[in-house]
Amino acid sequence: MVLRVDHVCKEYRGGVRANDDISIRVNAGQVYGLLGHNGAGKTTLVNQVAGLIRPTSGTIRIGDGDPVADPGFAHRVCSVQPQAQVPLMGVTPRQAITLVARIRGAGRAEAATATQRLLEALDITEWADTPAERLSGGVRRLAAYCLAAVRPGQVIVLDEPSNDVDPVRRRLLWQQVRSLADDGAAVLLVTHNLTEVERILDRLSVLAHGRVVAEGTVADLRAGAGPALRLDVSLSAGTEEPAVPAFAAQPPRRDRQRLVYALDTAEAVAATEWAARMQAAGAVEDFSLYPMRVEDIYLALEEHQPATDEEVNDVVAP
Ligand SMILES: Nc1ncnc2c1ncn2[C@@H]1O[C@H](COP(=O)(O)OP(=O)(O)OP(=O)(O)O)[C@@H](O)[C@H]1O
Repeated sequence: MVLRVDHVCKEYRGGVRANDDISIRVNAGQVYGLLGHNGAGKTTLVNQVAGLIRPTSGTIRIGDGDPVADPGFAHRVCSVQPQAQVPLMGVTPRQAITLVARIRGAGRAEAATATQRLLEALDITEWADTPAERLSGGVRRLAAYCLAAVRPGQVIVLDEPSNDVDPVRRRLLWQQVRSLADDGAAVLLVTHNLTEVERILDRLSVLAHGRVVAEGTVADLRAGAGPALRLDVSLSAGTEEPAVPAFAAQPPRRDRQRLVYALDTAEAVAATEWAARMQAAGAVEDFSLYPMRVEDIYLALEEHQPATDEEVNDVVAP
């Protein structure tokens, strides 16, 4: 076990309870996802792991070390890509990444090779020697990822590493994140890109209002989330929502003209035929049937959460 977080609470000055009794475990070789709404407490949690802020109560251990009592230890064993853009100034990505590799103990040739390998893997060699002030937001973000990944510690914290990154390079990024864990690191990944990261996660927690509201492998969360399939239907403009069809396990989730029905695998044919008939009649623009995704589980959990911290306080107040 590389990382153990036990009953961690963090209350900021002013009384905001950003983490409320959080316990998680992350092993070497795992990518552990932290999901949750804006303000759920994800960044607060990972910054405590990285020794950047102190918990109000609870314990954190990385191996046998204590990143709270000894932030210097945390800084040595954790590699962090912060949520905010890294203020790279006066250097090129290649210079900055090579320098970090050297500071972390790589020899000159090793640092140069590792830097080149990362730049190529993320397809950003074109900007490797461009002064950082002239980089686009996405390339800057990828360069910041390289700073964390070039000679990583045992624990790697990546706080929304894909913000501003284009879809093709996001795919490359997720492959790299997966290989960091495959090489033996424990990776804590904060992201809102649920569908994209689903395949690379070993376990995940969903946080809401500072608490863990779901935890496990993707398969665990799927098993606890009801019917296995989803039918996504886009209604044609002006079409009323149809009566709930017999194949649907419950009323659909609605997002403007888009309806998402939950259904059991046995209902797949009935659902597809219904949607095709609706499309032929002009009521439906397009539709797709797919296995339940982490995003569906997440949205279902969100629907059952109180909307605000005040409502949480109402719920937990005696
Ligand atoms: N330094 C601070 N002082 C006071 N409150 C803070 C501070 N930092 C964060 N908060 C509050 O703590 C709560 C959790 O914030 P945090 O940044 O950890 O959430 P998050 O899940 O990372 O959100 P996002 O997805 O928007 O980045 C929020 O209510 C936030 O406003």
